[in-house]
Amino acid sequence: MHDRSSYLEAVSRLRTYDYHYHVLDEPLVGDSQYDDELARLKASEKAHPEWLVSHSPTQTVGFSALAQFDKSTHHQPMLSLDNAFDAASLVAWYERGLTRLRKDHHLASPPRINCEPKLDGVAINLRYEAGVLVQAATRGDGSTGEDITLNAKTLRALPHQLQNGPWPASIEIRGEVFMPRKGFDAMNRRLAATGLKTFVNPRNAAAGSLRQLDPKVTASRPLDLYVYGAGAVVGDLDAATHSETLAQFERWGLPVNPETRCVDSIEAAEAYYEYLSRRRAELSYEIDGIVYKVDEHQWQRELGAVAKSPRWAIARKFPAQEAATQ
Ligand SMILES: Cc1c[n+]2nc(N)[nH]c2nc1OC(C)C
Repeated sequence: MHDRSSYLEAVSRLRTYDYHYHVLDEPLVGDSQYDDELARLKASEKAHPEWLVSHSPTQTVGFSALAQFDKSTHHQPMLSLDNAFDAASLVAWYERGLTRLRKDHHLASPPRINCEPKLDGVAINLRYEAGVLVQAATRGDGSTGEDITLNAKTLRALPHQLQNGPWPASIEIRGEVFMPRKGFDAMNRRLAATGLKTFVNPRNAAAGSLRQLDPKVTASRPLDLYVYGAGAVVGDLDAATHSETLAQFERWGLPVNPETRCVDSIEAAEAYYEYLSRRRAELSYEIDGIVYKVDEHQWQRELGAVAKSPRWAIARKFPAQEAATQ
């Protein structure tokens, strides 16, 4: 660098590289070019200490993100799912629910089960008021997430205005943002071709892309969305079952996964598992399982959520004793 102004230009250029790399997660240059330019900057500052400015990248330790997302509190907490890793556990889950319901009801027919692919993406909470998308947030800790409304609005699958009313005055709609395999591979090829860091898997790519501080970067990423349930509803969601709710979502213009099925027995639910595990490799997106839900809202309400168990009490269990003498 032969004069101070070209030194100051280099400082500004490196700070721009830093912002794109650390904040936008969208590097502008490869690591080797960045290292060369930083080395030249250090050499200039050594040769001309009187040029040094405090905002030079050589003077800043680490890199704090310039801005954060606002926080957004869900009007109804976003629950997480218990896992079943084999058929017996799935049947046990269903039997437990049947036993509980049979305590207070004569069940004319067993509760129907809605079966959905569990997408390997990022959960999102959408809030529509008077049919207009007013907020989108990540799951966060289940109660409070990050407000990523501007980023969510770049999702081509997401309507900003619901169609075919009526709809409740306010409704939270939950779904999964994901990156289809083909889009993921193409994006990684582009990043690798410019010597930039690639993503390990579509889930990380979806999370990183949805949580960009610059919505333009999110818009450039091949993200997609399926919705799968409702949170807080103000007004009337006239649907007695989950499958009716999903049909309603589709009528309103929201994307619902076409592999969703409602079945009449736990055996049919198990058959669905076999069916989808065979189809898994053909799907254009990654799934990490199936979500089974009791379909009738009345039974969902009665079964409730175990998360409501008291936080202030705990049972410390003795190891199971050897089965009593038969
Ligand atoms: C956490 C979650 C994830 N998923 N994914 C689907 N398809 N449905 C679904 N439901 C969830 O939670 C509700 C059962 C509350």
